[in-house]
Amino acid sequence: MKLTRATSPLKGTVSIPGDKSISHRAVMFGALAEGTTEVTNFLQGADCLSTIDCFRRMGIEIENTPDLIKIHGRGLHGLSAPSGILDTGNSGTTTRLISGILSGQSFETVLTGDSSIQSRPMGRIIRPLTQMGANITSLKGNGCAPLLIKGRLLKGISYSTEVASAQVKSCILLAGLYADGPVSVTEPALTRNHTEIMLRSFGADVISHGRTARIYPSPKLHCQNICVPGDISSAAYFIAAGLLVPGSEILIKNVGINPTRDGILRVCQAMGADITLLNESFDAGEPVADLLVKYSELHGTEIGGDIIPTLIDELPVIAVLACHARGTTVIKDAQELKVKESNRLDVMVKSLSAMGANVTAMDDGMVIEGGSPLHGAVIDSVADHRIAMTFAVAALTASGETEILGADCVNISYPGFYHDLEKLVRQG
Ligand SMILES: O=C(O)C1=C[C@@H](OP(=O)(O)O)[C@@H](O)[C@H](O)C1
Ligand SMILES: C=C(OP(=O)(O)O)C(=O)O
Repeated sequence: MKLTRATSPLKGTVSIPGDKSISHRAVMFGALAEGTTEVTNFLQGADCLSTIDCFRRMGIEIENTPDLIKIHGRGLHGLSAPSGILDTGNSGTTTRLISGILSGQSFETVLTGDSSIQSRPMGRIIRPLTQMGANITSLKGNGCAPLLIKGRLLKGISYSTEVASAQVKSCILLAGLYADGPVSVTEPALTRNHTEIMLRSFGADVISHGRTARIYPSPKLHCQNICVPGDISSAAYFIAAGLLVPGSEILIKNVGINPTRDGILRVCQAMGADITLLNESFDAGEPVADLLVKYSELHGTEIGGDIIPTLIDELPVIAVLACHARGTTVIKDAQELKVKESNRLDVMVKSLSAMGANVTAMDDGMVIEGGSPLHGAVIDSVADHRIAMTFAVAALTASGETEILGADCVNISYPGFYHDLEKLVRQG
């Protein structure tokens, strides 16, 4: 994919596809509920399709049409043993959340994914699940997938997670559906709470108190109708493009603004961005709004601490904002970026530097001196969707031509991304 600098302002309206985290959970909880769960604005990205595929292979009938997904749930004990290995593709969320569910089944499963998944840390779920009495092993002994999970009745625990990870929290809470007593998870910083919100709407007994979530054993979950809010992590690319391309004004419709996900809005505001929230409402128990984004002159900021989990997937594109901001931006406490689809810290420092940015790597983040003009370069996406979309935005702000290698990986979370971006560029 080759892109060049935007020569006119970005204008128009874009509707954001469904939230990836919420789409995964809708399929999983729908499969474990009694009755048929109907989902609209489901994200048809490859990661969520991996989740559908895994549950189909465990006997769940799922009708997938462009406008509506119907999940014919079979109850908490209705899954059947898959005939072969479950393939979670490129999806960390599928791998970690499903492991919690599989730990409580009456059958055994082998679970694996692509080469990126096979190098992502699973010790963080193996440890708490083992404490709950689960039998879960990394087949290569390296703490990564493939995982062998022999399901059984689990024990209630109170667990403090080492890393702030919604995937770890959700894995433990889902295993809690199959435990003989309450299960509590306390995190070092509050992470996205979609599992808690949605499980409650399905009838589970889940309470949240600060950084602790607790689930009590539930006899059953009840089917729901879910309208998935747009994904703020996908909206992030248009927020950045609108703020950076001079004269731009874009309306981003239907964006989930759950406070455990809206860190990018808070950081943009701290950088001097002109973003207005319109039409605030609720979908699936989650706050949503339209975002009116206008070109703004930004200044640097410091990003670290409790805000990090609320913008973890947006940090690559926030780094591009920082390149164009006046002054210094410091990103710290972001070591989790090293264990995503790629080592996003390394890749960002290397690729932004290749475009002329003034970036210094730190162990847990980076320091960016804004104001060095960006120029086009050949950027390897390293098959990481967030990297490909981040550099598509950077390309709009750089002189010359930028070529993104492996650009198709955007299909993981946003299949229509280039089309939607081009529409805004053309309307300018
Ligand atoms: O729970 C989820 O849906 C997710 C949690 C985050 O991962 P971690 O929990 O590993 O931080 C995030 O990066 C991922 O895109 C989706
Ligand atoms: C990290 C991500 O997803 P996952 O962990 O589900 O692969 C992401 O979408 O940026």
